[in-house]
Order: sequence, then structure tokens, then C-alpha cells
Amino acid sequence: MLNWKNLDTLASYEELKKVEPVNVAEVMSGENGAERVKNYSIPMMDGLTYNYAAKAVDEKVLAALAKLAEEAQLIEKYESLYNGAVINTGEKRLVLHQLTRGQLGNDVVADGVNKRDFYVSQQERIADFANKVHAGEITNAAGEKFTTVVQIGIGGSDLGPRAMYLALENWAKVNNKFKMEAKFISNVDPDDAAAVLNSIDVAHSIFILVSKSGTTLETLTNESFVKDALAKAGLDASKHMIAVTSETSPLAKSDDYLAAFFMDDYIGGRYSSSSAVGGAVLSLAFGPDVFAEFLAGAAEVDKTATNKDLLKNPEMLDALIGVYERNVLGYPSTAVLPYSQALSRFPAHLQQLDMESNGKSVNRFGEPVDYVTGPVIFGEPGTNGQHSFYQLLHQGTDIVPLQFIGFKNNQIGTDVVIQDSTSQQKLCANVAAQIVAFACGKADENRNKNFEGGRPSSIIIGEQLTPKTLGALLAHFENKVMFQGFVWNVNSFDQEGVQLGKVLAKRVLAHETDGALKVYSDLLNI
Ligand SMILES: O=P(O)(O)OC[C@H]1O[C@](O)(CO)[C@@H](O)[C@@H]1O
Repeated sequence: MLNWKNLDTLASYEELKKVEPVNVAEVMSGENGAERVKNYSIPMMDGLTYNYAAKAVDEKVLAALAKLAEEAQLIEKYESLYNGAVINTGEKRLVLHQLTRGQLGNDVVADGVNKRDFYVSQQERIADFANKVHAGEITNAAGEKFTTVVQIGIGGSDLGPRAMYLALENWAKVNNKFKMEAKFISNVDPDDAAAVLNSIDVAHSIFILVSKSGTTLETLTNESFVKDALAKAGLDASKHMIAVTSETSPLAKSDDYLAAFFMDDYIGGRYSSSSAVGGAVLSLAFGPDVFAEFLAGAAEVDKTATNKDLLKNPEMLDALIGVYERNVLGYPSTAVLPYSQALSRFPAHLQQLDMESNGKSVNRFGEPVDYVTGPVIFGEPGTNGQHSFYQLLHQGTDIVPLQFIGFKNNQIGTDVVIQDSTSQQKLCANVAAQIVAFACGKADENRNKNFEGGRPSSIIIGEQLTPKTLGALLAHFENKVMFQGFVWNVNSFDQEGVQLGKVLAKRVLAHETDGALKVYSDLLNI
């Protein structure tokens, strides 16, 4: 039997609060610090390691976190999730994104269908379609090959796939895997669609309309925008457009598309990168074998996350350290700082993943909670962030826990030695320097130049960003967010908080406004 209890009712949480806090500056200095960096490290998979030496934890904190993991039944809850329990209580749905990349537990049968078979069959259909596009068997009406793919979608139907595409674009080019360029249209701002359309050759472009619900205003508007452009170019839209949606959506049975591929209600938008939502664009851009590698990396991490031993489970440990920082140490935000240009949109994806999942004030039964839940997430690739907001991170009044990501090798392989070091070495030197600067600080008599230190961070270190390590990274954060939701006893899989704005926007467009809404509408000339 699972106990779904609020965090503040758990005895282990009370114990955790009593543990002597760790002074990061102290423990990270000198030989002690060197030993920590060597020891506080867990392999996530071959070529990827989670290092938490610079976090505010020691043996005592870790022991208390292990007790919390046990009392909150984190592994048991994960087991029940992948075995097909109705974990999304708000929408009364199963939560099956892990099943798109592997079978962790029992067969899951829902709506009379074996769900693993369903997801695999969609992957196979997408692979077949992508191979035919690449081979020139599926072409435009003139019999010419498609050269560009454009994804139309928003939120989870955009951010994850876009971040994944950008993460692999250069890798694919140098590894002879690049099949076609991908572009993305998401914002209802007409300049988004117009700029993308201006930058492509529409006659040789294939568009993927991605909407699980098939009802999202921005996406349907952008679809019409694109269809209009195709019509103006004298092209038949139905020969240029495919759909990714759920079988129950209004788009599913339409003749407007060359083909339709399906996900379902058991895959949340922000967890859908490994479903057909990411599968279609990534398979078209890089080939189905690259997408399969990406899934394999995610599957490995999903498996690692089943380990009951906290110190062998980086996803659960990362989650619990985050809860400790949020609820015991009182830190309100977390920065994600990938030292990799390819991960430029990864923080944007994590913003949705984390904040839409755990930005909740009620527990999974709809009752208010008396403790803080999900932190504010933000980030930028290093070293760009260093020349932007790091000032506040180093010397501001808030302590912001940091999550670094770094790779020993770059993707393209072109580099140059300037002043005895390559650019890659400079990049890596910066991340090492930042971790120690944040942790240890530097005393200075001039208060303006003083660094307090004591600013905690972790780092995920990889050999190289590849399809496999990217899949692993994605799954790491998905599982982290899931475990945190379990600890906070919130439903991480619905998003009612996005509804009110949508309803009010509709009223504005229907001119059914009064009060402040009317005045704002007038000011904005609607
Ligand atoms: O794929 P859909 O149904 O168009 O939804 C897009 C996005 O809209 C949201 O529901 C929020 O508005 C996200 O959770 C989702 O990723």
C-alpha cells in the first residue's frame, strides 16, 4: 500500500531539519574538498557522471535524505507509475512516458491496448515514413525531395523537441547523420511564423503539426498561417503536412495531412520528447537510428532511477538535495548552467518540465500544502551566463543552487590553441573555476570585492553530448522532477494553472470584457 502523505507529516522530514547544516565553503576547501570531489560522484551511465561534492550535504544529511526517500516511498511510487497506476490524479490518467523508451515493469494495458506495443508501433511507423522521405519515396507534389522539416507546436510540443534538435544538429552534421534542417514555429506572434516561412523554401518543406489535444489556439492559428502561405505559393497543404496528436483529438481523423502519428493522454506534453512528439522531427532531421540511440540513453537512466540505494540513484539524490535546498535551507530558485552551446535551449525546456510540473500549492488530493514546492528554474549556457547574471549568483543576497552540465569533448571537433589552451579547455576551465569560486569564495577587506562562498552546486560531467547522453540527460531531469513531486505530494502531471489566462484571452478576443480587462484590451488596440 502506498502512503501519499504531505512532506510536513513525515518524521524523517522533521529529522532532516534537525541535522547540522553543512558549511560548503569549509568542506570544499583544501584536501577535504579534493577528497569530496573524488568521492561525491555517481555514474549515471557510461560516459556520464553526477558529481555533488559542492552541495551542502555530508554523511549525516545524506543519511537523513535516505530516510526521507524511504518514508516517502519514492521508489515504490515510481514502480507503481511505470506499472500503470493512475498517478495523474487531477486528470485521472496513467503516466507512461518511460514506456516510450523501454519496459521497466509489467505490461501496461489501457483502453484495451498494450501501451508499450502502441508506442513502439508509432516509432516504427515514423521510422518508415522518415526513411521514405529520405529516400525520395515520399516527396512533394512535383516529385521532389523535401529538404526542410518545420515543427508547429507550443509548450511541450515545441520546447523539448527544439532543445533536442539543437543539441544534436552539429553532432549529426559531423557524424554523417544529418538528413534535413528543422525549424520551429511556436509563438502566436505572427512574426514567428512569418520569419520562419521567409527563411525556408516552402515548396520543399514538410510541416509537422504537433498538438496532443488538437485544440491549442497558438498551434491551430499557426497551422492556418502556414496553410495560407502554402496556398499562396500554389501548393496543396495536405501534401506538405503531417500531424502528431492523440487518437482522440479533432486532428486525428482529418484528411488534411499526408500522415498522422499518435501519442496519447498518458504522455504529458512536457514529458513527450521521447514520444512521437519528438520522434517525428528528430527522425526526419537525423534518421530513426539516431532517435533510437536517444531513446536508449533515456531508458538506461530510467533503469538507474529504480535503484533503492540513494547513493546509486543520481536522479533520486538530485531530487532530494533539491528538496533539502528548497524546504530546509529555504532557497527559492535553481539555475541550470550547461557549458555547451548545443544545450542552449535545454534550460528553456527544463523551465517547463520543472515549473509546470511542480509549481503547485495543493497536494494530489486538492488540499493546500503548508510548505514550499517547486523552485523557479532559469539558466543560460556558460560562459555567456558568466557575463550576464553570475554577478547576482556570486554576490547577491539570495543563494541560488546551481546545476552545471559540462562535457570533456566538443561536438564539431574544430578548435584552436590560443595562449596555450584550446577553446574547449577554456570552457571546461571556466566551469571548474566557477564551482570552486561559488563554493569557497574569497575573503577581501574591501567588502565590494569579497566573495562569501557557500553557494552550492552540482555538475553532470559527460565525455561528449551524443544522442545517447542527451537521452540520459533528459531522463535524468524528468525523473528528478517526478521524485520531487512525490516528496511534495503534488501531482506533477497536470497543469491547471495555465487555464485561466487562456479563458480570459478568449473573452478579450470575443470582446466580452469589463473592468481592468476591458481597459487593457483598449490599451492594446484589440
Ligand atoms: O500539445 P498541445 O495539446 O497543443 O499542448 C501544448 C502545451 O499546452 C499546455 O497544455 C499548456 O498550455 C502544455 O502542457 C502543453 O505542452
